[in-house]
Amino acid sequence: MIKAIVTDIEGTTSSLSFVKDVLFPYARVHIAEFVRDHADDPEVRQLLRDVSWEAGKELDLGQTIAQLIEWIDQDKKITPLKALQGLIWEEGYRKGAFAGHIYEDAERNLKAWKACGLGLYIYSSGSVHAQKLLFSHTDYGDLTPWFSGYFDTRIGGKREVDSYRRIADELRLLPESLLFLSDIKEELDAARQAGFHTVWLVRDGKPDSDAEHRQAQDFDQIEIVFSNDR
Ligand SMILES: CSCCC(=O)C(=O)COP(=O)(O)O
Ligand SMILES: [Mg+2]
Repeated sequence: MIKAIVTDIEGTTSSLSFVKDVLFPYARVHIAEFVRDHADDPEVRQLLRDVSWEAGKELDLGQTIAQLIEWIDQDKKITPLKALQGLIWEEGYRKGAFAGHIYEDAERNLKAWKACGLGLYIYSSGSVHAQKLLFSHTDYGDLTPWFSGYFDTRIGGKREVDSYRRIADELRLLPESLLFLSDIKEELDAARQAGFHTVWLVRDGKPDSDAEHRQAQDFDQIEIVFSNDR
């Protein structure tokens, strides 16, 4: 049945606390300096224009920085913010300020699933650049060779059904041969409406007996029904 797995990061492969207490504060502390230092780099210049566009009004540099900090505080999944965060985290990983957190059960099962021939993909609100940084700087080493592709909010929001349809189209796989893993019910609802199989990671809580999605407290509890023709 299942040919490939698409997984979320925060709360799924990696701890909520790593993202909320390490990555986000690091970006918040460094964003003003980063934006001022790189405002003339073509990539950053375009992202700053995109911030104005998302805000719906022309912003000067100071207003842009204030807007970005407000979005960080509200945990907004706005594409130019996520792209800028990735660029800032790059420096943090390079300096050894932190390593990408991956749960041990996630590392072990992703490795096993890859060895069984399953395709592995990431879908996170963090930019593709940020995703690759996280998986290439883990305590287990560089895990990026296990992944065949990455998706971020450029394909659409994680609570939108069309995003999952687009992912299936890009992978040239039927939705019913794809399994989506996440800790967020609304993301799982959207994936399931697109035809994906779903597993809800409930790492900190008790499984909910009324939930419509299969649930797992860690990756060891995820059962995969393999396709014969992969
Ligand atoms: C790529 S790690 C940072 C994750 C992030 O920025 C974020 O907003 C969490 O999003 P997710 O979709 O992984 O829950
Ligand atoms: Mg998540």
